[in-house]
Amino acid sequence: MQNRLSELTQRLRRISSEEVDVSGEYPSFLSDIIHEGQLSLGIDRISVWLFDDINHPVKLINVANTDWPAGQVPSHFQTEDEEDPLAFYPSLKYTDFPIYFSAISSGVSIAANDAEQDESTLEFNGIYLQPNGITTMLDTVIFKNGIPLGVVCCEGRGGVREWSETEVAYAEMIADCCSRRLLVKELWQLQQKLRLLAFQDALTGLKNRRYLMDFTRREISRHLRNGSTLSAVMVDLDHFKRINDKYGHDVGDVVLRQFSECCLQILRTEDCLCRLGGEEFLAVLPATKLDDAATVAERLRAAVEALVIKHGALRLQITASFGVCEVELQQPFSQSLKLADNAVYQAKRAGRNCVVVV
Ligand SMILES: Nc1nc2c(ncn2[C@@H]2O[C@H](COP(=O)(O)OP(=O)(O)OP(=O)(O)O)[C@@H](O)[C@H]2O)c(=O)[nH]1
Repeated sequence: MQNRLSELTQRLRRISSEEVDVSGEYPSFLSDIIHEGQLSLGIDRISVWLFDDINHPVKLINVANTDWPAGQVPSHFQTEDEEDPLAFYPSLKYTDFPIYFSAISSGVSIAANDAEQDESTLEFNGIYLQPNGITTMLDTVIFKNGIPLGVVCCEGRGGVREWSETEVAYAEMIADCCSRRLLVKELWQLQQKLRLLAFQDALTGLKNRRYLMDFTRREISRHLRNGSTLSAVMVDLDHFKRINDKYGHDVGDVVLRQFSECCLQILRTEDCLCRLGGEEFLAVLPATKLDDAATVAERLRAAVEALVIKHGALRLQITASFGVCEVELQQPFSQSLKLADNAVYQAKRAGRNCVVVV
């Protein structure tokens, strides 16, 4: 039996160490582990449940289940809710199953040979066991930093089952493999956040210069391929130094943020507005001819002029100068930046609050 366990454990460890796509929902990236466990234990189903809040659990949410179609989320659980993507997943409330929650929270595995009689699972009688046809359960805790994060439930439907120590040890291994996979998912999510931050201007939330360079590289090659025009609008706030000097840097920051929001409302989602630095911004407009870019710039200018910046009781109005150019697809992008910068310089010389097209 010991040999059999080490063989099965080895298989499970190998499977769970394989690289999987963790960008999707829970069922997809836990699927291989629980299906392997189901097969090895010869059990009817395995489900994975996670606490909604690791420190103050109120609910256990069923995030994966071998009953669901091959690692997919059943369609009636799917939600567009970004705040709570698990809103429609099945869940169990602490208040309905206090004994079971306490048992799981203590971190000890539950081998309920007869689930209807075992003291840790008997409160499932009527509500969970019979509707799901479950008669025997082997539940092992998923840990994170030594704290219970959730539980792997191995559930049998064919009557009472005597769980051996070997099977308990194997089920604990399934929980450990899930724990590791969940950690990989967490690291991936952190990496995504860092990537976003690396391309974002911290003050305004707009894209930064690093993103702009990446974006323009891709857009230039796309526009070269399909022969369309890429345009750029550079914007520089007028007499911004006076605002900082008169009201302070904090108010200057508020101005930069409200100005950015105002511009974003005018631009299309496929346009890229980035903060080059200080009070200087650049909008890159894909598939836009110079005339049309000039119209967009004029629309932006008018919107900025009409914008009333609100900060407490303070009401402020600003203007900006605009330089518009067509991006030279055959030249390095720095050339187009120089062109746009030169146009802004001309707008400043022409009295500010105007658009110059070059
Ligand atoms: N509040 C705030 N101010 C900034 C930030 N970055 C740059 N500035 C300020 O922006 C001002 C830019 O001043 P100038 O380059 O003289 O330009 P300006 O006053 O807008 O004058 P013109 O462009 O000629 O109309 C300086 O006072 C900078 O300190 C920032 O992140 N927050």
